[in-house]
Amino acid sequence: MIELCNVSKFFDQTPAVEELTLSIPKGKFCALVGTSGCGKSTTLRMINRLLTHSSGEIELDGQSIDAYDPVLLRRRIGYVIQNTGLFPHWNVARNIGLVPRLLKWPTAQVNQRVEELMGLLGLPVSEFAHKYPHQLSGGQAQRVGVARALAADPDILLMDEPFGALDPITREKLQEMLMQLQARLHKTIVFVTHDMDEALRLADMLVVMRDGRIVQQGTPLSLLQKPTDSFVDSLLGGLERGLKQASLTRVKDHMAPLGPHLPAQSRVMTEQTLRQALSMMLRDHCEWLTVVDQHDVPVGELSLRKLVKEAFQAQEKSRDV
Ligand SMILES: Nc1ncnc2c1ncn2[C@@H]1O[C@H](COP(=O)(O)OP(=O)(O)OP(=O)(O)O)[C@@H](O)[C@H]1O
Repeated sequence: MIELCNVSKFFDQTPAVEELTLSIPKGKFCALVGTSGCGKSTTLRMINRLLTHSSGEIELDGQSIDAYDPVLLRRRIGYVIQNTGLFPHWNVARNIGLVPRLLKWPTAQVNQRVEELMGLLGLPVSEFAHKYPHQLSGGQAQRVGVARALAADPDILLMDEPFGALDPITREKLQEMLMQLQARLHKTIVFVTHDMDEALRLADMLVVMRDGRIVQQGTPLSLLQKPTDSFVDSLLGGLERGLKQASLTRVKDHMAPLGPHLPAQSRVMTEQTLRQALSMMLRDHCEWLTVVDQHDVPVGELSLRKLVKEAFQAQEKSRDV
C-alpha cells in the first residue's frame, strides 16, 4: 500500500506538486495522467526518494519512507524509465542481475534469477544474455529494463513513460506483456503515461493531475462515464469518450440470447470489445452481429439499437447520482 498525504514539492519557491493525497492499495495498477509539467514524474520520484518531498507524508505499508534507508527503499521499489537507463558497457545478463548482485546474492542464485526473468519477459537466454544494449531494439531494451526492475522481486514498480519511445505495435505488445506479468505477479504499480488509451487499457485506478494537483481519480470506467470537468473530459478524449468506454467493455457483457431469426453473417467473439464490434458493424454495414464463443459456436447476438438504448439509460442513471 502506497499512501501520500498532503504531499507537496517545491523547486526553489515554485510548486511542482501541491497537497497531493493519494492511496494506492497493494496489487493495484495506478496510472498518473495529465498534461506535460503537471507533476507526474515528480510524484513518482518522491515515492522512491529520488526526490525529497517538501512537506506532507509518504508511507509504504504504514511506514514513513523517511524511516527507510534510501538504498534499501529503492531496492524494495523497481523503477523503469523511458530510455531504460541500462548500462551500455554491460551485457543484458549483467544489467538484469545488477540489484541482486548489489544485494550480494550468491552468483548461482543471481544467474538463476536472470534466466528466470529473461524467460518471463520473452528474451531467450541463448540469444540475448550476451548482447549489449546498443544491439537491442527499443522494445527488447525496454523488456530488459522491466526485467532489471523486477530482479530483486520488489513489491512496488514505478514506471515513468516506459513505452513512450516505442512504435505503436511494439508498444501494444509490451502492454500485453505487462498485463500478463501483472496478472501473475500482482505488484503495486504506479505508471506515468501521456497515452490515454494505454492508461485506460492497463490501469485499475486512474489519477488525473493538473498543475501539481489531483483533479479526479477513480476507475477508468467511472472517469469515462462521469468526468468531473471539461479538462478531464478533453483529456479522456472528448467526443471519443464513448468509443474509449466501448473499448473497456466486452461483447459478452452486452449480448442478448440468440433470436429465432437467421443468424447475422458477421461474427464477433465474446471476448472482443464493444469498440471492435461497433467497428465491424460500420465495416460490414449491419446493425447486429452474431456472437460466437472460442469454438466459433453462436452463443448470442449483439444489436446496435440495444447498445444505443443501454448507453442512453446509463447516461440518465449517472445524471441522477
Ligand atoms: N529538478 C527540477 N528543478 C526544477 N524544476 C523542476 C525539476 N523537475 C521538475 N521540475 C518542474 O516541476 C514541474 C513538474 O515536472 P514533472 O516532470 O513532474 O512533470 P510531468 O507531469 O512528469 O511532465 P512530463 O509529462 O512533461 O514529463 C514542471 O514545471 C517542471 O519544470
